[in-house]
Amino acid sequence: MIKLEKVTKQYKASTRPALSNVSLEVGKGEFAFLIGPSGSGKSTFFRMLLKEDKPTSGDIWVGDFHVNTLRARQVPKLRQSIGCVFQDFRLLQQKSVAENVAFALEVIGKPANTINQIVPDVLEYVGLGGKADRMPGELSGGEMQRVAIARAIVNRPLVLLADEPTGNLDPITSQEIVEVLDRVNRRGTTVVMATHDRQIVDAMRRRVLEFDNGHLVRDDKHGVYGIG
Ligand SMILES: Nc1ncnc2c1ncn2[C@@H]1O[C@H](COP(=O)(O)OP(=O)(O)OP(=O)(O)O)[C@@H](O)[C@H]1O
Repeated sequence: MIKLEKVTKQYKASTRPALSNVSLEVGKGEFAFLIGPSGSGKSTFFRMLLKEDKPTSGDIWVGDFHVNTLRARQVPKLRQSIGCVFQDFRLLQQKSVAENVAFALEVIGKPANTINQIVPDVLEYVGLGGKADRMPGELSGGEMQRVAIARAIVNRPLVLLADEPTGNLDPITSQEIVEVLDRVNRRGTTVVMATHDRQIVDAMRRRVLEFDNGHLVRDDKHGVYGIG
């Protein structure tokens, strides 16, 4: 589903590559944690998958998209097949819970009657049944992240990228959010989650990809966060 072959990203402003000769594959339906210290290349990896930035060398595939040779007019299609969740939720503050999720479908031209059918289902799925009319300011952090996940999956993407989705949440809420991501994964969506949360990685025992200084230094099938 995701494949990198000898990908290097050298930013002009930087002395060392943000990604250095990285080759990896994440299969359809896999759940992988992406770990590594700050600045090790995790966000750069996500940006490459979304074609928000291009590699200096190497090849990238997401599903059937050969990302690095993709034409500009196909980039929206690539991005529609990748759901994204972030540490800071990024909800539209002036829209209700349901409107935030609906908006993701409106921008890709889904008809109103389809939207009205799908949105309540996906809210129920992430545990927000009954909260459709709340505004983001009336939600807890965990609830905001559930809205963000609903918005990211409502279009049934092939891949869900989560960049430190529990970074602003307490341990119990973090665990609940990971359970939602796990459920999304079990439904067939490939999930890659960048995290610094040792507890979660150790509890889940899923694939662990570790970056250090732009290098892929570890790839464990049922990994833990690491020693020390
Ligand atoms: N636009 C840019 N221009 C120059 N250097 C950059 C740019 N973006 C990232 N870098 C550098 O690339 C390296 C990797 O950064 P990246 O943001 O991918 O790390 P990260 O693992 O996501 O870190 P964090 O855990 O803090 O989010 C860092 O040395 C960073 O300074």
